[in-house]
Amino acid sequence: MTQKFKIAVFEGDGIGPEIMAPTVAILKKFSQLRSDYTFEFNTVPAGAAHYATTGESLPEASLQTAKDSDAILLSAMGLPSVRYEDGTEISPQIDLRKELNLYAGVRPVRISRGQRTPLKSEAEVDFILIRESTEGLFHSQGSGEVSDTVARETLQISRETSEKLFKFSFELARLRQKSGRGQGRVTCVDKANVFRAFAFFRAIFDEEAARYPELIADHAYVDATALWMVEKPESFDVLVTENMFGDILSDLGAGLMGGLGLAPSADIGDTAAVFQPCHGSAPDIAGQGIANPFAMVLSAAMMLEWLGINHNQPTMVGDGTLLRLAVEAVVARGVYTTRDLGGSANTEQACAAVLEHILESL
Ligand SMILES: NC(=O)c1ccc[n+]([C@@H]2O[C@H](COP(=O)([O-])OP(=O)(O)OC[C@H]3O[C@@H](n4cnc5c(N)ncnc54)[C@H](O)[C@@H]3O)[C@@H](O)[C@H]2O)c1
Ligand SMILES: CC(C)[C@H](C(=O)O)[C@@H](O)C(=O)O
Ligand SMILES: [Mg+2]
Repeated sequence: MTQKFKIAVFEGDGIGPEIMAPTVAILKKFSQLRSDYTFEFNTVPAGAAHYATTGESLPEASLQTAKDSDAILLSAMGLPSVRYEDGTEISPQIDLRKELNLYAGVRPVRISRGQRTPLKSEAEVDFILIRESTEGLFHSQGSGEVSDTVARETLQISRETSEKLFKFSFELARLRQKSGRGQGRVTCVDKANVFRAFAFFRAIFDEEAARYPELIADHAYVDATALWMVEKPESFDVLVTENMFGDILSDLGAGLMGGLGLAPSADIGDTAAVFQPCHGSAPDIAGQGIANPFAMVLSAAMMLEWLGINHNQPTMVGDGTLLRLAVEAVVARGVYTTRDLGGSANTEQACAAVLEHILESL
């Protein structure tokens, strides 16, 4: 029987619509090829341009469609020129994370042979950074105190969210180990040498680790982790950290992979998930058709895997892997890559090459 999945689509701002259209086309192609599953895509408004014209960055109806969907695809939202009255940028992706309680921000860092990287070592890199995505230093976002003389934001680490976050991290490490891709190791990245909140974070991590005696659990300070991501990234398996630390380290991870155009992400909660690239709306190249679509396509591949695992659809899980491998193959060949990766293909040509590779490998 064919299972239908409802997907809410946030095309967003800047290059958002340019990378979303070919990604949805690839997913539609998959569903045409498969009898097991099909999609219903519902495109909804949100973002900076929408805010500029309506005063709403995430309309209630769009949020409701997201809540009623099986998964959410988001390209990029925000424009430096569009701000709330307090001077901060509109950020509906943060609202979605908080509204849907998407506590686990999964940001893979993979560098396969032949991929452009500033790293000197040729060792294969394959680790997952899990960024807590609902609290930490983002807790007081929108309500920080600012006076003429001092500004203050609050970092929050809660037991409930941390327990879920660490459980998710250990389960993921176990899954990776089973599939032969990981060492069965989770590293808690914190600043427990200075802040009591991080000592608390670490203590909850240790409690959760005790439930997984077959896995390795260790700790690292965030500053040293930044160093080791450059010096020995091949040593990591699953890293789990606070929201702001994860935001910064994931862009460092993107830099190691050859740029933001190859960095996908998934914000996952108990019942909902948003799949989006780590990059932003890239206003400097918007409208030219030259944006790299691969971070978006790789995020869609993560969506296929997540939906497949949660709905017992092995074909879908396999298709997620197929899609990721197709992108990796196109990147390794280096012919149909966009400018940021040193190629001369446009967005459409890059996606066409991925689709061609998939059809050849079926
Ligand atoms: N998840 C999101 O929606 C998200 C993430 C980060 C930033 N933003 C927002 O996006 C806007 C622009 O932010 P920014 O300039 O700091 O970051 P950005 O990620 O949009 O761009 C940084 C640099 O990377 C390049 N780049 C990014 N994505 C690319 C792609 N797919 N292909 C080729 N080049 C790409 C851009 O051209 C730019 O030079 C801001 O309003 C910011 O708040 C949104
Ligand atoms: C655009 C911004 C709100 C967002 C964040 O800070 O989480 C982005 O940087 C990300 O990494 O997804
Ligand atoms: Mg970021």
